[in-house]
Amino acid sequence: MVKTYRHESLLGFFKGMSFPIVSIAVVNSVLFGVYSNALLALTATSHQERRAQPPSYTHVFIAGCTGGFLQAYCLAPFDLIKVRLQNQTEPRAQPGSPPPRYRGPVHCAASIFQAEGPRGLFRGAWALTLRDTPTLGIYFVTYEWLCHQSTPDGQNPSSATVLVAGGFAGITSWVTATPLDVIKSRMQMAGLEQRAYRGLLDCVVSSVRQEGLGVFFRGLTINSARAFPVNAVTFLSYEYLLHSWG
Ligand SMILES: C[N+](C)(C)CCCC[C@H](N)C(=O)O
Repeated sequence: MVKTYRHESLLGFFKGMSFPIVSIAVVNSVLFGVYSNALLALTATSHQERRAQPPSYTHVFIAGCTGGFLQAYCLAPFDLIKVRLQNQTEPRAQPGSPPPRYRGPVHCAASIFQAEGPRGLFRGAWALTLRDTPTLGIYFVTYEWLCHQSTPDGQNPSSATVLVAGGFAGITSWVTATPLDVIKSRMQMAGLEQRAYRGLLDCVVSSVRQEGLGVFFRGLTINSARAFPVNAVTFLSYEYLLHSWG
């Protein structure tokens, strides 16, 4: 944090922020929409009936994985641009200095498109899908399990329960997702940096060779600290919207 602040000022902390803000609504609707509908198809119970007849954790897991798989494709290009902009660490351009490689999210998307075609925008998408499919299954199972543990049978979980269960679901999911998150980000940066990977496995092997197994836990603490409030609020909004519109 200190280094980022010294080098790039407060603005450095907001790099790559505009695209995630635009895309989070789309990505979360796909995730939660596919999850709810998959659960509906698997259990044939609506959200309201589900408190009396809770779905099995296997069904919750499958529905979560399905949602995770499909949202990964919507997320991939936005995530790529976020990672590219966040890794552009030079301070804001001074008048007269050469412009940065990417002047902003739209310029970044256009440059990748021009240089590599539409497929370029999906660089690292495989690693992202592998990261998100099982870990979003874990995400919903953790949430449902924690709600079930602290709510009397047949009742709706309280807002406090939803917040805590959502927060821990986010942390569990990020803890399990971090190894592939590291690999995904490296593959998204390849093509820009000099190192080229022959594929996902090559990226895993060369990262471990150079930096040891610890490489899989890069950013774990900051990811978890961020995950608690973000996912507490996500689940509270989800439950609230389902009750008021459902
Ligand atoms: C699966 N993975 C851990 C990557 C994400 C799970 C939580 C998703 C949430 N939008 C967030 O940004 O925290």
